[in-house]
Order: sequence, then structure tokens, then C-alpha cells
Amino acid sequence: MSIRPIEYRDGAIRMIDQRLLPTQEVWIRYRDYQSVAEAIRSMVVRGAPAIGVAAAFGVAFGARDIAAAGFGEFYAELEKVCATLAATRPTAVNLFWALDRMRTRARQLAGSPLDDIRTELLNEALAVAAEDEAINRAMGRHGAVLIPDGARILTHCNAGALATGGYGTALGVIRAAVESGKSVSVLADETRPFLQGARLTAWELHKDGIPVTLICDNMAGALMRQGEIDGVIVGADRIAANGDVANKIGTYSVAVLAREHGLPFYVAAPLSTIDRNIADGDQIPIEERDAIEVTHCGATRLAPEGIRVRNPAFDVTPARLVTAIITERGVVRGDYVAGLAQLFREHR
Ligand SMILES: CSC[C@H]1O[C@H](OP(=O)(O)O)[C@H](O)[C@@H]1O
Repeated sequence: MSIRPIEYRDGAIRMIDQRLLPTQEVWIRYRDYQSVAEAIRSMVVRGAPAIGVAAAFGVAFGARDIAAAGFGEFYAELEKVCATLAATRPTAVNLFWALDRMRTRARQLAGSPLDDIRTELLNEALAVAAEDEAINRAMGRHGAVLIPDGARILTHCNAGALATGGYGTALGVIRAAVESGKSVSVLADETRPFLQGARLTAWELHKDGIPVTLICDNMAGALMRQGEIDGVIVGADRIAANGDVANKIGTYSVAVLAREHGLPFYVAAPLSTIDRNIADGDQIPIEERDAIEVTHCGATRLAPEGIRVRNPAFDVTPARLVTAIITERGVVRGDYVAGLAQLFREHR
């Protein structure tokens, strides 16, 4: 059973502190929306679907603590809770998808006793978490057929169980392929500067007994050229209506290299990561994180003081470089505008 990074119990969630992996497995309890927001911003919890799950519980905890006379006052305060959570990180659309889902649930219950609304919002957060793992398993089944027996698959960052409510998106496809009896090995880009590949993907795959080889980000091209990689699979933080994909910084470079070497480049993501409100990837906000993530590795300084630093946490891969988008509703290829729209029509 792969790890679930967020677990609800007795009115609180506990989340594994992903900043401390792989050397320490520390779980932290959260009972209020302010601390959940800080956990998202500081990347205790990270990964688009996992951020959505955490935010849903944040709204439920915020609702629990609102003292209001009527629904109007209650909902106005709930909007402030959502605004605090929305301000944590800008790129992963699952955050905003989850907040919208919780707001919608609250509006549907307008007129009900406030305690009933508070209970239903907690139930909605629990549903978001449970559904996410089921979605990932369905995505895995659709994607597993694309992974040949014996394949050596490169992945970038961590789109595994740690990035979701459980099982993973890109790594969920790997898990499903292995569970179907195929022999699959993974090459994990370390993924500078936050090192999600080295610290998280390598940890969770090794823990699950799936063969994983850690490489530096700058090795992918040479290993492709040497014929040591058969394909690429990554997650996503936001997919535009035309199939452009925002994902961890470095994903675009991997996609260009895969195209150069004639390798398939797959993106695994749930429908909650597809943002139909934006036409293309140029409209996706790209988070710029603190320079210290680049200049330091823990307490060790890697670069001179006072130099200029860029630290965009994501980049955008044009749809033309994407071989297929794997979702819980099936695999989309080619005409992503039509294909993604069809998924939503089917998924009413
Ligand atoms: C399954 S979504 C995982 C996605 O999220 C990661 O970003 P971060 O670790 O900064 O939250 C990365 O882009 C992964 O592909």
C-alpha cells in the first residue's frame, strides 16, 4: 500500500512533512486553516492534488471555527478562509478547484443550520481525499497499457502518492503497470532545486520495491541518446484547454529532449488539474519561489552571497510536445482542445 500523505482523524489532519524526507518521517497535526495554509505555502505538503486535498480540509476547519449568526455572515467569513488558502501558491489549479468545490457545497446548503453546514463541509473534504486516490487508480489503469513490459521510464519531480491523496498520478501509472505484472524501472530526475525526485520519488518507489535509479537533471539527455530511456511520464500542476502543461521546472527541457530522441512524453493528471478557463499555457501563473532554495542545500551555501537568482518553480510544456494526456476518464492524444472538452462532456 503506497503512502497517503494526508490523513484525517479526530477533527484534525496529520500530514507528513515532505521537507524532511527522506531522512526523517515526521507527521504534523493540523486543526486550523491558517496552519494548513502555511503548510501548503512552505511545502510541508506539495503536489497539485495533495494541495487540493489539504485546502479542502483547511476550508472545513475554517468553517468549524466561524462564529456567525446567519448564513450570510458565515459565508462572508468562509470567503476569507478561502482567500487565505488561495494566496499560498498560484500555479497548481487543484488548489482553486478544491476551494471552488467547497464554496459550492456551502452555497448548496444555504438555509440549513450552520452546524449541519459545518458537518457537510467536513464530509466534502473527506470525499475530496477519498475520490482523489480512486481517481489516481483509474488513471493508472488507463495509463498502464502505454507502458511496455521491461520499459525504463524517466520521471521528473514527484507525481507520486506523496503529491496526491494516495497512489500518485505519473507514479500511479507506473504502479498500475507493475501491478499488472510488467517489469518497469524508473529513472528519477533529482529535480533541482527542491529535489522532489531525489528526496521523494526515490524514497516512495524504493519503499514500494519498484526499481528506481536516481539521476541528476543534466543527465537525462545523454541517457536518452545512449538508449537507456524508453519513455517519459510526468504529472502536472495545471493543463490549459489546448493541452499546454505547467509542471515542475525542468519538465519542458525533458519534453524537448524526448522529442529529439523520438521518445513518448506522457502527462498523467486528473480532470481537476485541467483548467478550461484558460486557452493556453501562456496564461498559467508561474510561481517564483525564494532564492534560498537555489543558493542553499539545507544549511550549506552553494553560491556567493548577493548574486542575482531566478527560481521559477514551474515551466510550461507546449501541447505539441505531449504524446498523450492520461486522465481518470481515459487517454487523450492529438487534438487536445477537442479531446479534453469531450472528457468533460462525458464527465457531467
Ligand atoms: C501530481 S502533481 C505533482 C506536481 O507537483 C509538483 O510541484 P510541487 O512539488 O512544487 O508542488 C510537480 O510539479 C509535480 O509534477
